[in-house]
Amino acid sequence: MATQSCVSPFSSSLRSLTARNSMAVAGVFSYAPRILKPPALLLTTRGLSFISFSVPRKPRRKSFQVRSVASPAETVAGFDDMVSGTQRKYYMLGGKGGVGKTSSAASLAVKFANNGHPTLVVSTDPAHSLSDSFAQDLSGGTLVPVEGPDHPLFALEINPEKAREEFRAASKKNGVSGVRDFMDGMGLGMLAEQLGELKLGELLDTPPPGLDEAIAISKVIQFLESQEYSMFTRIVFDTAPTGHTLRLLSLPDFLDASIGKILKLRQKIASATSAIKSVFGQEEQRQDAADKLEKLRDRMIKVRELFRDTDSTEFVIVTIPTVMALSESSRLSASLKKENVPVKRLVVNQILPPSASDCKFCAMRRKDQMRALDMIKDDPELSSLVMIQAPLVDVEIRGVPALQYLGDIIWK
Ligand SMILES: Nc1ncnc2c1ncn2[C@@H]1O[C@H](COP(=O)(O)OP(=O)(O)OP(=O)(O)O)[C@@H](O)[C@H]1O
Repeated sequence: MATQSCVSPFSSSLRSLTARNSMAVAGVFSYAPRILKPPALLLTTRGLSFISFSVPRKPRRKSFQVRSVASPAETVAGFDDMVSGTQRKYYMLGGKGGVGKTSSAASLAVKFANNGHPTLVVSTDPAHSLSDSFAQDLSGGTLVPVEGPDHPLFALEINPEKAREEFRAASKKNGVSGVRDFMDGMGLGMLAEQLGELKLGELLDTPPPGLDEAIAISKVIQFLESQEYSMFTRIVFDTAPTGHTLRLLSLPDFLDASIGKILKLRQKIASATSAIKSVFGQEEQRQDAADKLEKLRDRMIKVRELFRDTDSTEFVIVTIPTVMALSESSRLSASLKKENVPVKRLVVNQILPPSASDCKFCAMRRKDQMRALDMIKDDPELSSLVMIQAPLVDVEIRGVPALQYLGDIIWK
């Protein structure tokens, strides 16, 4: 029967892996309890499996020290290159909707944590799926510890909708001072101080375009400065589908330009009215505000540089082997290069493994996929990237052990 002949090798290898490690199965089937007692009965996509479990849960380590991180001398082009060094590195995973960005980002974050890096995985996609992917509730817009990896792994789902609501509520309740409080919390307080005078309150009913990204970027600013985030040596971003990501990346430039304009405007006003202002003793205050604004601009420049810093940042494009997805990936790669964002790797996810059976559907799909994969070597954008091929596995990727399994396939 066709349904039986479509079985790929992955479920059996995942199951043999899980038979060796009970925790793996507990995560794949997210409704299973965290610690399964042997024997357990599991409902799989192809019926019931009877698996006995023997490996107890590993005790959680208390130390946050980076353990098995490769030294820079061992640097090579694969995962060793990504994991080496204890200086902070940022990985941004992006691509078309549904290709496996979240699964790839989450699996990379788990692998970093299991290799000794205190890791943070951040979702800037308004439609978060980190919680679904980890099978844990990670919502709330704050750092949430992820249960399972050997070393600390935290998740942060930035919720732009909620933040925008808070933004509106704050403005209605408290006017400009409320907005200032809100923006202070977002690390944008200095900007609010300046914009407050420009009647920002009136703009709040129609939030300015790019506010989502402003919120996401302000979190990045916090990463750079706040003590709370200083422990993380790897930060993985699960970004929103392509368009959003590009806006996010160009936002620091946009803000830099806007702040530059405000500063110039203020300077003009200040010089024209300095005589009057000095009479009222406000000149010093004004200068102080201008200094603060300069500082904010410097921060934005820092963020912009960070996104373009080949030593600390890499954008990984995730795609699937279809003509449509690869065409979009090619455009994304071109835009990123134009923005001078470092791109090295292309993950081609969900590749059908060769079918050992006579499943015609599988054979046709795979032939199509191979044709699409062939496009890559002739594509002026994609051909220069290191291609990582990841198979379509026949179980749903949910929970830390499943992500660990996927991570070991993708990130080698
Ligand atoms: N290699 C794979 N094998 C099997 N299933 C996969 C694989 N990669 C991803 N999936 C599944 O595909 C679905 C979509 O994956 P994921 O949520 O990671 O994509 P996404 O690009 O982040 O989607 P979105 O743009 O909607 O956020 C999920 O159900 C995930 O478990």
